[in-house]
Amino acid sequence: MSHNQVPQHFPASDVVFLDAGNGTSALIHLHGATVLSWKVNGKEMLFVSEKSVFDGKKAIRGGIPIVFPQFGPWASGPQHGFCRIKRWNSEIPPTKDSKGTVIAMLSLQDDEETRQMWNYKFKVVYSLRLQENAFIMNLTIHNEGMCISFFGFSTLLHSYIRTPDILNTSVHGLNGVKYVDKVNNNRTDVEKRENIFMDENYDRVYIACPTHVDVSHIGCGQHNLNIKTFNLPDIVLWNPWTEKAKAMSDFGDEEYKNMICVEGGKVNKPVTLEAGKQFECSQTFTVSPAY
Ligand SMILES: O=P(O)(O)OC[C@H]1O[C@H](O)[C@H](O)[C@@H](O)[C@@H]1O
Repeated sequence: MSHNQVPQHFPASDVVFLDAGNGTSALIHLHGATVLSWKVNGKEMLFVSEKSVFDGKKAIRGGIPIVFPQFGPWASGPQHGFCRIKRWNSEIPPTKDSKGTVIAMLSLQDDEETRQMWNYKFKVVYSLRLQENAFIMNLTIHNEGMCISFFGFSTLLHSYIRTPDILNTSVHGLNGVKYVDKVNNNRTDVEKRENIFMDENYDRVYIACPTHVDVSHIGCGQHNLNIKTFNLPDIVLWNPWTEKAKAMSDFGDEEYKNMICVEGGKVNKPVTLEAGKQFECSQTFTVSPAY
């Protein structure tokens, strides 16, 4: 497999493939409902590590894993919750509507294993819509409990964006936003840059962000990405850089140069959801030519 290419050789029963024609497609693995690939006119926009493990147990290293019901470490279960390591159901197979949008729906419900960690009845519905130059990911979390009146959770779409050169890719739209710097003792500060370039280990949670941010020179470097969020007010920027890359068994030592995580989430203030209610959030990716 050549560098940074998404492995395509999965059993058909393990993946959902959305094909909008003209080389525009999305590939989702049922393990974690992890989006593995989003191509626009044949150009890959997402990063998946060459060392990612596809054993149906470990979270996939790259693409767009779903974080739920916990962002970060957790006493009750694995880091970032269990959604990214459970097998999801394909609820509605990919279908093209009259406008050419390809739609698919996946879902995950509580089972004995999830209730051992987190004793609640829930259903998460993930609906995906693929268009010519846009990809819409919509998550709806249902509290299906009867007796216990509410549960609390955090959630996030842990998007690994592909870049040919991290030093030439920047995030725009977070100037003036407060952030927590996780690699500096959770120090808080306010972003003062129009364009955020990464040149070291980054792990920052930006709080209460604008609903649009842009990421420059993604894919092969010829596209910019606009991320529009709904009910995902926080954005995590992450790149492990050299030392942390070396410490991860499922990530190549040099791969930090080819990815940037821009993760829309609801993590700073967890959601409290009453029985019978639902919480909806989404992110929309749109690409345009880089200039
Ligand atoms: O290694 P993982 O569990 O997939 O987590 C990868 C990263 O996810 C987020 O970006 C967190 O903010 C980081 O602290 C974490 O290192």
